[in-house]
Amino acid sequence: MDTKAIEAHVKGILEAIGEDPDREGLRETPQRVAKMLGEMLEGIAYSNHEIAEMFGKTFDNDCLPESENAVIMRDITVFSYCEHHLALMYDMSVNVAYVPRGKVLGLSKIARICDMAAKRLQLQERIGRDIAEIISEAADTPDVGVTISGCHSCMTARGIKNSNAKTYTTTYLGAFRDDAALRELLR
Ligand SMILES: Nc1nc2c(ncn2[C@@H]2O[C@H](COP(=O)(O)OP(=O)(O)OP(=O)(O)O)[C@@H](O)[C@H]2O)c(=O)[nH]1
Ligand SMILES: [Zn+2]
Repeated sequence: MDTKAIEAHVKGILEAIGEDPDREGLRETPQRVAKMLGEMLEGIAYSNHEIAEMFGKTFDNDCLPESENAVIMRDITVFSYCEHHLALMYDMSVNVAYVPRGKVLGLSKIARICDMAAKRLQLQERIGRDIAEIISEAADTPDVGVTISGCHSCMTARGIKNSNAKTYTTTYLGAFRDDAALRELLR
């Protein structure tokens, strides 16, 4: 990310909205925003493949017989940013399930993968697809399901201003596509 360019553009936006970028409260705002964007959009710097490699810590699966068990993590909280308005997606909760083959993923890595995939300019649907793809590669299994619920501030705080609307999306890969019992794990 080009921090200096972000700072210059933020200063320009402050001027364009009629603010004085040199007043005391705003003087350091361009630097703060550049730092904040670096943190909130960190995932743009990495491909799904790179995230799978970064968080691909696995252990031999000598406990779960192949195709008979699943690992489920529920209520993983993330924030994201809609690519249409650069508006915050908030109150987001991700559920992930996968059927391990030869290995199981380190548990914290599941939450790290969700966090990093969300830290991009996104669509909620694409966050689900990205998480499913990364988990599939990192755990080396074709069977992954992801469900996400989230509020979009571009719908709640502006525009239609529907403050209660929550969006639910599902992404099913492999056996999750036609196995109702597996999909039930994500309800
Ligand atoms: N499918 C999908 N749409 C999204 C997401 N986030 C925002 N959007 C939608 O993107 C659309 C952009 O529509 P536009 O008509 O180009 O923008 P707009 O004039 O600001 O639209 P309004 O929000 O209806 O005022 C809106 O319907 C948003 O609700 C998302 O994660 N997934
Ligand atoms: Zn939006």
